[in-house]
Amino acid sequence: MKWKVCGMRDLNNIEAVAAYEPDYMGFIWASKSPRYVGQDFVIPALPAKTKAVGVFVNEPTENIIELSTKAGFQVVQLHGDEGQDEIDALRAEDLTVIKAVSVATEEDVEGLDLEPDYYLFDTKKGSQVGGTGERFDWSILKAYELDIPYFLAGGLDEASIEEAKKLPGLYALDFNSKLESSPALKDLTKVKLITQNI
Ligand SMILES: O=C(O)c1ccccc1N[C@@H]1O[C@H](COP(=O)(O)O)[C@@H](O)[C@H]1O
Repeated sequence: MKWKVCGMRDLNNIEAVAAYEPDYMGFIWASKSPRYVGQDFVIPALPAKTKAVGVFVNEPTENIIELSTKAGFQVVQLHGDEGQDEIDALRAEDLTVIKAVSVATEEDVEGLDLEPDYYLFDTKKGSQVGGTGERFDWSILKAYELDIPYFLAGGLDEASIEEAKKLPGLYALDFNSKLESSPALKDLTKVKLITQNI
């Protein structure tokens, strides 16, 4: 099972988490997030196995493309109202695209017709986008039939792994706020527990 740690910022914490070699590490460029890295952030060297992910909410595509070179990420996670045109433009630049979908009911997953590289299913909570720290009803995904693999997100921690692994179509687990001692700082004891259970 692939796994991702998201919402990183502190350089010492990045280095310490990177030592566990997650498959993906996420950095948030959404100014309203408590995990926002800031416009000038440059991602430090990561293990060869770990892909850097830039996380955005309705950011203009040209800004994402420019940042991908300046900050150093190859994967983009889109949490806003982005559509197929944005996805195609990013993929044309050799970026891998993860499209987040906020989920509360079966209707949120039925009839998905975008073609990103991956979906990411996250918890729908009012107007909040990402980082809710809350699980949604995973039984909604038991009928998932699309060929597009997905990341599961929303309040995941080490205790979520066993149950999540049973879901069809699951590609990766995405850990964020439930690992934190404060915004953007991940607790290494929890990270280690993930590596032992993933
Ligand atoms: O974490 C944030 O602050 C955030 C802000 C804007 C977009 C995405 C964000 N985080 C992503 O949200 C999911 C779920 O996080 P959580 O486990 O519920 O805290 C995850 O994919 C993060 O990458």
